[in-house]
Amino acid sequence: MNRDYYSKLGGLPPQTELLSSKAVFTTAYAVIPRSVMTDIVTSVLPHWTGTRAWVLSRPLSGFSETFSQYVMEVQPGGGSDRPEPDKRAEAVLFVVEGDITVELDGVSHALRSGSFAYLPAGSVWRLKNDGSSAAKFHWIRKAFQEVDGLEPPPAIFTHEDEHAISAMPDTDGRWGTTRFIDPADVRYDMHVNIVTLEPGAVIPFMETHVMEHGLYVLEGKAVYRLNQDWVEVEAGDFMWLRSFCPQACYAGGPGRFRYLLYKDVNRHMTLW
Ligand SMILES: NC(=O)N[C@H](N)C(=O)O
Repeated sequence: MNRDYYSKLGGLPPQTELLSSKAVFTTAYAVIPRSVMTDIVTSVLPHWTGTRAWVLSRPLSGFSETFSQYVMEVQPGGGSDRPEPDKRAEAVLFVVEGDITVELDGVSHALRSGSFAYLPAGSVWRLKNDGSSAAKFHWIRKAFQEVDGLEPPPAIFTHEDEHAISAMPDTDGRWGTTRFIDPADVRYDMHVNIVTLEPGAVIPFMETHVMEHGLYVLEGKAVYRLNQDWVEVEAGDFMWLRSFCPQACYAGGPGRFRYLLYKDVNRHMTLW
């Protein structure tokens, strides 16, 4: 195996080099930097064609983690007629590159970079890349927690351009959140938002809460506080935060720092 072979696979370093990497896995959080999302760590999934996936998070311990998150890369002509094998799984899709078509209950929806889709558990959907270049999207899956007396939540198809950024209180708009799902709508048990910090803005206290997070950096760079550590992150990096992992950050500039944020919401805690 020579260097060209590895560079085709996505750039494993030659044996004469030792890469220092910021990948971290702890009991409270994990950091998967974009530099380690190479071709050799992809998965292929049943009933998907022309597609590979980077699995960024999954339930590990069997009781406390709520979600899995994949980056899906679909080549032109690729996709799936049977994307989701688990009827309990609801999904959020968020497109970061290229165009895809999602068909839900016989209706086609064109999604482009910045498009968001919420697909209720048990829905019948298909996905195709009809374009001429590869498409990339996040696929965040969670087992929906039904509530007696509540209607199941409807599907949502929207785009980030259709939502204003809501400023967090007392921040002069320097820290804001784009919400695709109304936080007061308790039918939904997961949110995927975009958090935006202007250059130099901060999350000024150690947020510590039961909601778990998947956090994918869309733009810019920052120093993120995770439990007792400060970690430098930039566009393309992923962080997984377990429930109660203390968190804060400084946005480094020169541009905005933006990330896609998963959180589980609006449900009682299971009592053992
Ligand atoms: N780390 C974060 O951005 N957390 C959010 N403020 C949140 O939990 O909504």
